[in-house]
Amino acid sequence: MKRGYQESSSSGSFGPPHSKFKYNPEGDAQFLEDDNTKIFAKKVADHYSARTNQTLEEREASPIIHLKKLNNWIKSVLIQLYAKRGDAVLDLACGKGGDLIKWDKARIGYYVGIDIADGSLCVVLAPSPKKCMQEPLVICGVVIEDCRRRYNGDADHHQRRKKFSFPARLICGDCFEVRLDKVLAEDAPFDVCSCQFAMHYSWSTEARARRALANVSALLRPGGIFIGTMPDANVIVKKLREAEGLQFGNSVYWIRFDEEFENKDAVDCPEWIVPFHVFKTLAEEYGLELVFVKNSHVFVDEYMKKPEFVELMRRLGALGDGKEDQSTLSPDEWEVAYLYLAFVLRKRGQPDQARISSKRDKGKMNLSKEDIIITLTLPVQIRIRYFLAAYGHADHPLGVCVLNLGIIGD
Ligand SMILES: C[S@@+](CC[C@H](N)C(=O)[O-])C[C@H]1O[C@@H](n2cnc3c(N)ncnc32)[C@H](O)[C@@H]1O
Repeated sequence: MKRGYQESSSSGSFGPPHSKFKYNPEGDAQFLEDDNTKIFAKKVADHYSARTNQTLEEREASPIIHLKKLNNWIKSVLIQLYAKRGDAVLDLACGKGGDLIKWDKARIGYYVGIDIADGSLCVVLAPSPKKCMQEPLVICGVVIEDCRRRYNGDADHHQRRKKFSFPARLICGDCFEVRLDKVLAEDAPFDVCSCQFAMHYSWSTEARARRALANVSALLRPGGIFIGTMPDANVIVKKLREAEGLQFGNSVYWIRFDEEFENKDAVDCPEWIVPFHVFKTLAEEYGLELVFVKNSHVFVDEYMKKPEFVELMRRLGALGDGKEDQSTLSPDEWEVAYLYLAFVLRKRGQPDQARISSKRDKGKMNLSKEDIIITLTLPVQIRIRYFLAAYGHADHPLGVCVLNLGIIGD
């Protein structure tokens, strides 16, 4: 499945495939293993890295500004419902740190953010030293670097703000591939894990989906909460069935299915999306029990019955400010909201009251570029060493190597 938003600043259409499934005759969804997984993960990273920062004016002029505000409201509600003062938070696929303010408002005590797209890195890797000049694999981007600058309160495209009240760590890596329980052994356990608008990127293979859930489960304390948002497979498949061809959308989005989806009526219909019932069953295997799942429309309906969240909606402005600003989501934006769901899972077990939440001495109140931890998967590490050997740098510790390579990447 490919999808896109029509935004002047975006790099155009993009389409990292979501999960790929076949339904067997019993109607159970099964993963299809895909050799291109690494390429897809890189495409995702490249896509987010390539997106340019917007000024406040550009952001406000976006045709989906109200949708963005609505999504921020949904994330804020989830955070306000489940994060408590002093909590240690793990933000998987944290992006440019768009949720930092929300976590600050919840007065959390510690924050670890991880994202695959890293701007401090510009590494040229090659499949072999020989091929390094012909087939470079470039890992570069701006996402984590933006997050670092935002956390530090540096002037960014929005505004300079006061410092955040919690220490933080940032990690660049593929959180659906790397064993985070090893990387974060000294930071765990976390009280809350969040994965906003990104969990579906883990569903390209069963191994990655399992790694994602194993990471969440291993790092959450018993009773800890996992909150997230992702595309709603039920809605997308329903829309595909109603569509004339393999593509549907409106003035602000489109979704296109690949040719192999052509025979829509067949039981044997591969999907690039996450069937939630499979997600739920898999999560249970990792001791994560469903608290709720709600389509965004239902979510808005329910939480707009609570005065505190109505007030939050007014402040965020998704539906205007209720006074002079009467602007609100267009019907087309509201239709896009319908394509997403919000979920909450809880790690099985009783919280151990006596246990100190987590060791926060790893976090800092100001992060330098060198503080960003880079976690690379084994094949990439091997390729870096291979590359370095060819240039006589084999003895360097990996971190230094990566920085050196950054110069080559420039
Ligand atoms: C739609 S953005 C959401 C960012 C942020 N969670 C938010 O809600 O603003 C998706 C993010 O997922 C990140 N991402 C995708 N695949 C990832 C992976 N395998 N590991 C870590 N981050 C990933 C992208 O780099 C991007 O920043």
